[in-house]
Parts: sequence; C-alpha cells; structure tokens
Amino acid sequence: MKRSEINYAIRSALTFFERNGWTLPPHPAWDVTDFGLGIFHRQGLVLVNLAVEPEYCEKLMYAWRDQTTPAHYHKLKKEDIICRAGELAVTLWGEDPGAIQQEYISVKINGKHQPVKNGEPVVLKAGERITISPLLWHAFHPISPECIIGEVSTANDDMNDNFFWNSEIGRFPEIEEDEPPLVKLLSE
Ligand SMILES: O=C[C@@H](O)[C@@H](O)[C@H](O)CO
Repeated sequence: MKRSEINYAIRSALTFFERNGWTLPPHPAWDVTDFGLGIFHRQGLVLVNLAVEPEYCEKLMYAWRDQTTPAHYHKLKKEDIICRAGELAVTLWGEDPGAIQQEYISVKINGKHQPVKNGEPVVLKAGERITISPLLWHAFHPISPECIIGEVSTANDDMNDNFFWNSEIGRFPEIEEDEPPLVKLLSE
C-alpha cells in the first residue's frame, strides 16, 4: 500500500479518536495494514497497540464503513472485540467459512452466551463486546461511517497467530514510499 494511504488513515484515526475522547499514549505503536491485498478501503485496518505484555494485550483500532478485517482465527489468542464508538458488524463461523455445517453457534455477547447464526453478522453498538475464543473464525467491518474498535486479549502474536481464510493475505503491508512517513509502523 502507499505511504500516503497510511498517513491519511492515521490522520483520520487521530481525528476520530480525539472527537470521541480517546487519548493515545506517548509514542503510540501504530500498525496499519491492507492485509497485503492492495485494496485498503475494502480490506484494511488501523491498529494501535496500547499494551503488549507476555500475558495480555490491549489494542485500539479504527476503520471506515465496510472496511473489512477479513475472516481469520487465532490458535492461542482469546479476545474481546469491543465497539467503542460507531457500529460494528462482527461475523463468526464455528468452522471453515467455506464449509458451514451448523446453523447456530453459541457465542458470548456482553458477557452472556447467546445463539448466533453461523456466518451471519452480529451488530455491536458502542459499549458492546463479543468474546472470541481460540479457533473461532471471525471477520468485522463498521456499518457506521467510522468506528473505534477495542480489543482486550490474552497474549498477542501477530507474526504467528493469525490464520486467514484467504491464503493470499499477509498480515503486514508492502509499502510504496510516495510521501514521507508520518510515523514509523511497528512492522518497520
Ligand atoms: O480480530 C482482530 C485481531 O485479532 C487483530 O488484533 C489482529 O491483529 C488482526 O490480524
């Protein structure tokens, strides 16, 4: 992806974070990705790693309407995905998204187990959260113009613990330098 797209996404995230009262720590750890697909507005995500410890991790994320984080699962990480501002559609699959077998799966939403239609989006409003256990396939995209998404999890390992359904995906972007960087990303 182009450096100008990364800079624009970071500026947009900063403005929306500020408008919603989210103050970033000094020297934020930015992670902006198009998942290696080169269609950032369709498939992409802006992340800030707020806390990264061997036992736990907290992230703050930002995306535009319909900008999707594609279907993936983690073998080790358990995470809560939290809608912090805007509205977020989260789709869950109990098994390979290309070979759905069961109609409903049981998922914890706002701390309570609920039946959820396998492969169909659940809409989270600001303040709501969904708990994603290891091996549960998930994808998400905002349905509001902009969205702040929180993540609180067990240990995070983006190099080795993201398994995407689309085998063409790479977790970190290739960057084309078409303007000076606003910040250094954590993948650099
Ligand atoms: O579901 C999203 C999260 O697990 C992110 O933290 C991850 O980096 C996406 O690849």
